[in-house]
Amino acid sequence: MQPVVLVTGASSGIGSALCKRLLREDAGVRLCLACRNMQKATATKAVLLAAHPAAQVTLVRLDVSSLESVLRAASEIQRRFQRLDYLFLNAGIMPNTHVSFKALISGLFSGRAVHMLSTAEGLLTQEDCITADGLQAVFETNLFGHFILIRQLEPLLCCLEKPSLLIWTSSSNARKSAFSLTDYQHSKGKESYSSSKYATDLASVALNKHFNKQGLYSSVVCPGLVMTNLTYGILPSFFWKLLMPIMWIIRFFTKTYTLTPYNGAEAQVWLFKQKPESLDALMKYHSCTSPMGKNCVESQKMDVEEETAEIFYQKLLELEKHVLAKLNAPLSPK
Ligand SMILES: NC(=O)C1=CN([C@@H]2O[C@H](COP(=O)(O)OP(=O)(O)OC[C@H]3O[C@@H](n4cnc5c(N)ncnc54)[C@H](OP(=O)(O)O)[C@@H]3O)[C@@H](O)[C@H]2O)C=CC1
Ligand SMILES: CC(C)CCC[C@@H](C)[C@H]1CC[C@H]2C3=C(CC[C@]12C)[C@@]1(C)CCC(=O)[C@@H](C)[C@@H]1CC3
Repeated sequence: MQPVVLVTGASSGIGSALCKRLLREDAGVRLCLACRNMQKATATKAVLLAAHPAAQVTLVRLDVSSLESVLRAASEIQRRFQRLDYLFLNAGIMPNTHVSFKALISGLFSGRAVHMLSTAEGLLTQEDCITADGLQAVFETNLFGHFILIRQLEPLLCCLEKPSLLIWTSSSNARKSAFSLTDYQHSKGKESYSSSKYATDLASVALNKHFNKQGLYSSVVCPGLVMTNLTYGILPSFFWKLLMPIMWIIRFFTKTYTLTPYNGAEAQVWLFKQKPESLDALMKYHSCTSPMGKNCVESQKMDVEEETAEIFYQKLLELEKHVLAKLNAPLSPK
């Protein structure tokens, strides 16, 4: 039986490159692109089919920042498929981002310049907003909408005979100090992106603890710095044009400047080829690119305590109960 693969945020950037690469790995995969914008999704599907005319590619409308949309998409997916082998939790936002040029300039002359340029530590702040569900938008999009999707799709994901794998797109911008268990939606701070990506790392660790015995595994990837709509949104386009040659030079100092969506998807494609049971729950898998453009995957231990991951998981379950009750929806599908 050909594997069924669902990719959220497949309409552009890393998600779209991932879909192309998955079909190149195995033209038989049954790909489902879960996207909020059906026009963009249809265009991506057409590109995929142009390269692989016999491929099985379907679309499902999914806006991870709307719980109603997540519930609707989950029941549609359950109607179409009997199981899911890989679920790529890739959709994400980094809205209204400001760069601290003061921190950038002083960082460039410090001993931590390479670290700063690969993690953006101390460089970025975001203005977040509230969704129609009453949640912080970055938290709901990057983490919670995906968490509800997983919970709703449990019957398709949990099978002892054939394990399934969740693959979260995290970031090297994920930072413990940006995250707080008492304000896990990051309503009070200005680093909602860092916080949400640290939250995905915690969620992945806790999901492994709770679901491995049911045949469901979870992993985290870091694509590196990739030029996509998300990054182009940080600075005006003429700035990026000026910076591009410098970015290629930075590649001589760090492997994390993967720059193209194709390169950024390296770790996701690598995980697709691994046995879920063989992966380490506490590792993060990084896409890396050499100055000459050669790709590889490197693993690094996450800065996560299992106890914190468990407390956070319990908070997510509480929030799930609360929001589903508000929507009059059952906790898990029949
Ligand atoms: N670019 C980078 O340097 C890095 C990116 N990442 C992560 O990679 C992931 C992909 O981002 P990237 O490819 O760079 O950026 P893009 O903006 O190109 O892609 C983001 C994707 O997520 C989708 N999306 C956004 N919000 C929602 C929503 N509410 N519901 C459904 N889909 C949504 C977008 O849809 P639409 O096309 O409709 O806008 C798009 O397909 C994100 O999680 C990002 O945080 C991590 C590290 C580095
Ligand atoms: C001299 C430099 C080329 C100037 C670029 C300054 C900044 C705009 C970039 C420096 C580090 C970059 C970075 C990201 C965005 C652009 C920078 C802040 C990310 C935050 C993009 C999204 C991610 O998830 C991270 C992994 C990136 C980390 C590095």
